[in-house]
Formats: sequence, structure tokens, C-alpha cells
Amino acid sequence: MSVIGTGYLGTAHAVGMAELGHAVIGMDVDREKIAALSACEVPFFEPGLTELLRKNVEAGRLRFTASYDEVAADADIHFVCVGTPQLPGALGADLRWVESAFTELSARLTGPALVVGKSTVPVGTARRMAEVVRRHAADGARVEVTWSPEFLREGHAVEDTLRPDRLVFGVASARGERLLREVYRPVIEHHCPVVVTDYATAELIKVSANTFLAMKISFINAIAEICEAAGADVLPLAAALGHDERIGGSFLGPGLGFGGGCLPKDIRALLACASELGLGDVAAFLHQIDVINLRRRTRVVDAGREMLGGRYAGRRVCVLGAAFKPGTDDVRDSPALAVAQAVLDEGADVVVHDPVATGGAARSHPRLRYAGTLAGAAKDADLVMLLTDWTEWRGMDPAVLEPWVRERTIVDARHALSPSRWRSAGWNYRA
Ligand SMILES: NC(=O)c1ccc[n+]([C@@H]2O[C@H](COP(=O)([O-])OP(=O)(O)OC[C@H]3O[C@@H](n4cnc5c(N)ncnc54)[C@H](O)[C@@H]3O)[C@@H](O)[C@H]2O)c1
Ligand SMILES: O=c1ccn([C@@H]2O[C@H](COP(=O)(O)OP(=O)(O)O[C@H]3O[C@H](CO)[C@@H](O)[C@H](O)[C@H]3O)[C@@H](O)[C@H]2O)c(=O)[nH]1
Repeated sequence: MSVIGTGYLGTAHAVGMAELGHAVIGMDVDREKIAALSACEVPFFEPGLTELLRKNVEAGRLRFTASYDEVAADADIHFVCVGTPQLPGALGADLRWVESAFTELSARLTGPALVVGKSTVPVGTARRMAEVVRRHAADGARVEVTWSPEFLREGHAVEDTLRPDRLVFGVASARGERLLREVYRPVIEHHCPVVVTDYATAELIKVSANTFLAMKISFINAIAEICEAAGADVLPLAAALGHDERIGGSFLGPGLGFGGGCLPKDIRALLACASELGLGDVAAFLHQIDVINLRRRTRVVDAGREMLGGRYAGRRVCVLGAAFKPGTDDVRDSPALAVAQAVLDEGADVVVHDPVATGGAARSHPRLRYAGTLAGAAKDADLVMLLTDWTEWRGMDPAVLEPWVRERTIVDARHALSPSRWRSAGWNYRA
């Protein structure tokens, strides 16, 4: 089989499929990525992935190429995992890479094949791509198009690929379902639930799942705003809600809110889709999830300014965190970098530290300064802002920062620290 597009999703998928015993060829138009992967180097940070990549390359089950000709000649099952980012200047998804992958591949297909879309796409895309395949593949080639969206989380990509919560198969025929069941047999044998449905429902399952997660986070952040205004504490409130199994405790962590390459762009793409379908009230509901989330970033910037006595200009600010969440080096739509940039724009001298993400951050936010160590970032700081809740910083002892900072002032935007511990050590602490 082939995996087209070896980014965060495609690399994990290619490695996962090889680990399940399939012969896999990973393909990307980015030759640097292909060179790195061929040398058994994962070009991003994902725990456990490098070891599994090396194991499967060495076993001869996995290799990489930049050639569509090779992919079409060598594989008869093709997974499309290319990017679907937000359109520049609009809310919808940019489908140019999906369109080009389907066109390039199908123009080379001459015999029976299964093409599986895995990228997250707006409803209606699979049907359009099936048309593209019909137009470009050789007459009588019998190419089956299916859509099987992916639910893996960055930082847990290996586990989520090998042992997913569920599989969703969007199919147009019994043949499509049969072929997908064959591909995923080892996963299905381990009792993974399978939902078989049509294209449109499969596409909407994916964006609904991400929208629900985003909604939970924005819900607790809206309640956090009420708590702050009313003098209540959102943490025990969230814990109490989580004890109700109908609600569940996950994704009820209040703070700086969500970012990354998925949740923000997926709720906006669904919003664009609802608007196109004439569902204005639904679009307004989805818009509020985004608005509440973005307001968290402003709120954190405001909190830091208040703690500095009203101005950032001329002050040293230590930012802890650049990745959009712990466990990854992904800085796409990172709330931490958005806050750091806003503070820099108000005239502060900002130094950012992150265990793994400063390389990518320096490329996307070149005006910020970066430090390779906690000490380098905290040196002479008037304010510390903890913006990504890396495990190694959770529950940090205030004594770790005390030798370096100028002022004992901290904004804990992820509720990662113990307020009583920091306050009793003489810190001006705010969450
Ligand atoms: N990152 C995740 O955790 C995750 C999880 C589930 C679903 N998704 C979805 O998967 C898709 C990919 O996301 P990602 O985070 O891996 O993106 P990414 O940007 O990391 O990877 C996309 C890759 O596709 C390659 N590409 C672009 N056009 C190509 C073409 N025509 N042929 C071959 N390769 C091409 C790019 O060079 C890049 O390496 C998106 O739709 C995303 O919403 C991502
Ligand atoms: O209680 C919480 C939980 C998460 N977050 C933030 O929410 C964002 C998203 O987190 P997460 O969902 O773990 O990250 P992703 O790796 O982007 O995964 C999401 O997006 C993927 C791409 O579509 C899906 O496959 C996954 O199922 C879905 O969880 C991050 O910024 C987190 O800091 C909070 O603010 N509070």
C-alpha cells in the first residue's frame, strides 16, 4: 500500500500500517522529508515513532519515495494524508493538495485499486474526488474510492494508530467496505468498533468529533469567565462536572484554550460549510466556540499586563512553552506563540523556552527570542508566563526559577502549578 503525504498524520499512518504487517511505500512532494524518512529520521517530534520507523524500514516493510509513478506502479491501496489547512483570508479548508494528490495518482492508475482519503475534509469532498478518479483513471481500471477519517492525537500518534478508539469507513459500495476490513483486519480483530457509512456522514463524523472537543474546551472557558467575574473557582467546578459520566472529565481543562493544526481550522471549515448550507444559526453557534477560545489569548495578555502594573514596554518577559500543547513540536496556531507575539508587539523583551518546539517557532515567529534552557529564558525576568503545560513543568517548585528571575511574578495560563505553594514562596501568582 502507499501513503501519500508523510506529514504528522501520514508518517504515523505509514509506520503504523507497516507495523501491522503491510508492505508500505510513503510518498511526499517534499524531498527533504523523504530524504529524512529514508534515513530513518522523523522530521518532527513524536514519542516512539522513530524507533518504530527504524524497525519497519530495517524489516523491509517500509520505504519512501517522491515519485507518483513509483507509488502507482508498486501499490494497489493508496491512503491520501495530505494537508487541508485553512484557506488564506477565509474560513473554509484549502483543498488544493487533496485535489492534486487525487489527480496525480488517478492519472497513473491502470488496474484495480482502492483509494482511501484520510485527510479531514468538508462534506462533499469524497464524492468530488470519486469523480476526479473516474475522469483520470484508465477506462475499466476499477478504482474504488473510500473515506476513512483519522482521529489520532499528536503526542499519542503511535498508540492511536495501532489501537484506535474506532474506525470509520465512508464507502460507496460493498467492495469498498470489504477491502477496508481486509486492510484493518488486525485492528478489527482487537475489538475496535467499526462504523460503516456513506461518504458524507464519514466526513461529518470527523469534523463533528473535533468540534465537540473544541466546544467542551470553550464551554469550560466560558464558565471560567463567569467564575472569575463572580469570585468562584473553575477548577473544583470542572472536577465536579467530570464526575458525571454523561459529561466526562476530559477536555474540561480551563486556561489558554485550544490551538494546533486541527481544532481551530476544523471548526472554521464546519462553520463555512454551515453558512453555505444556509444554516446561519448553526454557524453562529460554531462561531462562538472560536470567539470564546480566541478571547482566552487576549485575557492572558491582559492578566500579564495588569501584573506588571499596566505596561509591557521595556519589561523582560519569560515565556514557557511554544508548542500548541505538550508532547509535540507542532507550533501551528499555537496559543503560546500568539500570546508571546502579542506581548512582544506591546514592547516587552520576550524570551521563549520550549523543550522541543523552538526550532519550528523560530521559523514561524522569527522576531521572538529563544533560549535553549529554562535558565536562559528566566534570566532577569520581570514576569514569567507558563503557556504550554509540559509534564516536566507541571507541579514545578518555585525554587527552580528563583535564582534567575528579577521579580517573583507568574501567570500560569494552564493551571499547571500549585497556587498555594507559589504564593507561600512569595510569588505574585495568577492562573
Ligand atoms: N496532525 C494530526 O494529528 C492529524 C490527525 C488527524 C487528521 N489530520 C488531518 O490529516 C491531514 C494532514 O495533516 P498533517 O497534520 O499530517 O499535515 P502536514 O502538513 O504535517 O502533512 C501534509 C503533507 O502532505 C504533503 N503533500 C502536500 N501535497 C502533496 C501532494 N500533492 N502529494 C504528496 N504529498 C503532498 C506535504 O508536503 C506534507 O508533508 C489534514 O487534513 C489534517 O486535518 C491530522
Ligand atoms: O482540556 C483541555 C484539553 C485540550 N486543550 C487544548 O486543546 C488543543 C488540542 O488538543 P488535542 O485535541 O489533544 O490536540 P490534537 O493533536 O490537535 O488532536 C485533535 O485534532 C486531531 C486532528 O484532527 C484529532 O485527530 C484528535 O482526535 C483531536 O484530539 C491543545 O491546544 C490543548 O492545549 C485545552 O485547552 N483544554
